[in-house]
Amino acid sequence: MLLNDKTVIITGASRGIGRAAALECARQGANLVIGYSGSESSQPLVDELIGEIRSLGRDATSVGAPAGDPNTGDKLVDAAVSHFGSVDVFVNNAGICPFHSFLDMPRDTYLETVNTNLNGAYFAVQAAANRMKEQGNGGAIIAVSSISALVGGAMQTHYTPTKAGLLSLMQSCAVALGPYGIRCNALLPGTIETDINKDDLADQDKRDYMIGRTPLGRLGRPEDMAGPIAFLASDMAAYVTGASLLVDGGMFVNLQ
Ligand SMILES: NC(=O)C1=CN([C@@H]2O[C@H](COP(=O)(O)OP(=O)(O)OC[C@H]3O[C@@H](n4cnc5c(N)ncnc54)[C@H](OP(=O)(O)O)[C@@H]3O)[C@@H](O)[C@H]2O)C=CC1
Ligand SMILES: C[C@H](O)[C@@H]1OC(=O)[C@H](O)[C@@H]1O
Repeated sequence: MLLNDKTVIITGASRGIGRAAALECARQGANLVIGYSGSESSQPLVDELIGEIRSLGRDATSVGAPAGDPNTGDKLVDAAVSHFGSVDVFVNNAGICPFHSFLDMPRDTYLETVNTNLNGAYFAVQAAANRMKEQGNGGAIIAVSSISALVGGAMQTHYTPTKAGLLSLMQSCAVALGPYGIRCNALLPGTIETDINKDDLADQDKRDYMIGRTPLGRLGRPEDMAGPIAFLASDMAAYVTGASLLVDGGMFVNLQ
């Protein structure tokens, strides 16, 4: 097992990529702190996930708090320490992408996206890193960035800068935290079918276009991200830091 007895915090783990990553980390021997927004509608999903993790022989607890709140990182770290005694891995995954055109982008939509995806991540990464430094055993931090850190989208002008920001944050943190043995890497998913793009991909033409751009011939599944996240979290990646791992079925390199 890659993560035996490690404590892994994953934000945005009630659904989608975060949930699949949480289950894989549990299969690999980790105990989990499940971050989510705190919304009532997600509570049953979180309870069910904790049940699944326990049935795998591992333990989990949850923290429902807005990712954009600068105090949320401290709450996640406190939960990890009080339940499991340490923080070994922090996966910053929570994110939103409310598709909208640029010229009439509502200020609130822009600000909420940047706060949720990037500003909160900064303080959460800082909280996890301080705890890891205090423990003195190193650690692994992974930010779920995106292929969208590298390319644009007309309906994602508020979103793509947050993903480029997360990639850059991991690069700078790799430099800042390397001396403490804390590795920092970015995962760049392609298009993965989850709730975040349910409406967008309901448009059959858009869906066919995205599949057509993907050499492997299908959209990604949350489970496709779980192995790469567990790998970056584990000692298999002991010399990997400041890296970005693009997991997109080949979409990015498919120019013509
Ligand atoms: N799907 C894709 O194609 C891609 C996704 N990504 C990135 O992957 C990450 C996960 O996305 P994905 O799994 O697709 O999306 P989902 O919509 O399936 O899951 C989003 C998760 O983030 C949580 N979340 C949303 N808003 C907040 C908030 N304000 N505070 C705390 N938690 C919040 C949700 O919790 P709750 O249930 O409480 O709302 C949920 O757990 C995102 O950062 C996204 O940008 C990157 C590239 C491609
Ligand atoms: C939400 C989108 O479908 C998804 O988000 C990303 O980061 C990818 O680039 C996809 O566009």
